[in-house]
Amino acid sequence: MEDDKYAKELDVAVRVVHMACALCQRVQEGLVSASTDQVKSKDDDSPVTIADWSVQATVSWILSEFFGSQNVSIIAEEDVQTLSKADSVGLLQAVVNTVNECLAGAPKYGLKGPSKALTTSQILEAISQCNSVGGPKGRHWVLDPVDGTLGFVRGDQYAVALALIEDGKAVIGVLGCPNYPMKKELLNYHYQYHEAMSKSSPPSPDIWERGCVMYARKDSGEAWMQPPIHGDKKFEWPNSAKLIRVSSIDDPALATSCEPVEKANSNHSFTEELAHSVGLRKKPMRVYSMVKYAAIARGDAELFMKFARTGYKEKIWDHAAGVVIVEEAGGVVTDAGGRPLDFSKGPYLEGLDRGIIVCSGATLHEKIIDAVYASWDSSNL
Ligand SMILES: Nc1ncnc2c1ncn2[C@@H]1O[C@H](COP(=O)(O)OS(=O)(=O)O)[C@@H](OP(=O)(O)O)[C@H]1O
Ligand SMILES: [Mg+2]
Ligand SMILES: [Mg+2]
Ligand SMILES: [Mg+2]
Repeated sequence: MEDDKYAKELDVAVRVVHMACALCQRVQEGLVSASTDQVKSKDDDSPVTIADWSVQATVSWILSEFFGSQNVSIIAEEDVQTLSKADSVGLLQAVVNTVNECLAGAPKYGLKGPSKALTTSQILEAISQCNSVGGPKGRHWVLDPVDGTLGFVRGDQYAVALALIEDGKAVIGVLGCPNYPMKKELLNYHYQYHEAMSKSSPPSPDIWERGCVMYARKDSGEAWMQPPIHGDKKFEWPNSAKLIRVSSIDDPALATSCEPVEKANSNHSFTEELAHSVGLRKKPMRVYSMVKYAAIARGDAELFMKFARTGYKEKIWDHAAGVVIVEEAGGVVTDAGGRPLDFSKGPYLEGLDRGIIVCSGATLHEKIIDAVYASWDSSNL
C-alpha cells in the first residue's frame, strides 16, 4: 500500500477523536460530580447520554465539512428518537450546548469549526446523517461515539471508536480512551482520582496523564499511541506518538485475559472454562469498552474473549477500530471458528461464528480456537 494512502482520512479521524475525548471528559466529570437526569435508557435498556449524541454530532459534522456531506457515509450507533421526544427538551439543549462548545475548540485540534454556532436542527441532522447501512462496496465511516456507556456513566473506562471501511475491509482504526493512561502504572491513580473527585477534593488534572488515543492504518505494520491534548496546548502532528506493540508472552500461564464487565454481554463461565483449559492462571481483568482492544494492542493483556448470548448480533462499530489497531500492533482477531470478522455486511457482524477472540499472538490464538472446538459441545451456551 502506498505510504500516503488514507493519510488525509487518518489525520482528520485522529484529530476529531481527540476533540471527542475532551468532550467526553467534560461531560463525565459533570456526570460523576452531579446527580443529573442526563442518562437515558434506550429500548433495549442500555444507557445513552448527552456525550453519545454530542460526539456523534461532532464527528459527523467534521467529517461532512471536510469531505463534503454528499461524499460521506457514516454508520454509527445513535439515532435521534429519544432526543426528539417532547420531554427531552432539556437533554437536547444540553447536547446543542455541548456540541457547540466542542466545535468552538476545533482550531486547537487543527480543524475548522463552524463560523457560527450550529442550530438544533443542524445538530439533529448531523446525528441522523449517520444512518448509512454500509456494505461491501465503497467507503464507510464506522463510529461508536461512546463505547462502554455503562463504564462512562460509572466514571470508569470507555472509548470513542472511529474506523473507516473500504470495500468491506477496515482500513483505519482510531480509538480514544480518555481514562486509559499512557502508562499502565497510572491506571490505579485513575481510580484514586475518581475517589478524590467524589470527595470533592480534585487534584490538578494534568498530573494524572489519564487517557490516550491509539490509531493504525491497515497493512502499515504499525500502531501508534498519543497522549491527549491538555490545557491550551495545540495539536501538533504527530503529537508525541509512540509505537505500540502487542505483548510477546505466549506462555498461557503468564498471560492476562480481559473480558466485558457485564455478565449479560459475555458468557463469563464459558470463557473462564476456555482460559482454564489452555492453562491461564490469572483472574481475568474486567474492563468496559474497546479499551480491551487497546490493552491487547499495547501489551497490557494477551487475550480478550467475548461470547454474547445466542441471538445477540455484534455490531461493527463495537469492533472495527479495535481490530485494525490490534492487528497492526501484531495481534490476531477472529471469530471462534478462526475466521476474520466480516465488516462487509452492513451494521452487524453477520456470520460471526459464536464469539470473538483477540490475542496478542498466533500461538495463544491457536490454543484458544482448539479449546473452543473441544469444549463447545459440552458448553452451556
Ligand atoms: N446483550 C449484549 N450482549 C453483548 N454485547 C452487548 C449486549 N448489549 C449491548 N452490547 C454491546 O456491548 C458493548 C459494550 O461492551 P463491553 O465489552 O464494554 O461490555 S461491558 O459493559 O464491559 O460489560 C455495548 O456498546 P455501547 O452501547 O457502545 O456501550 C453494546 O454495543
Ligand atoms: Mg450503546
Ligand atoms: Mg459500543
Ligand atoms: Mg456506544
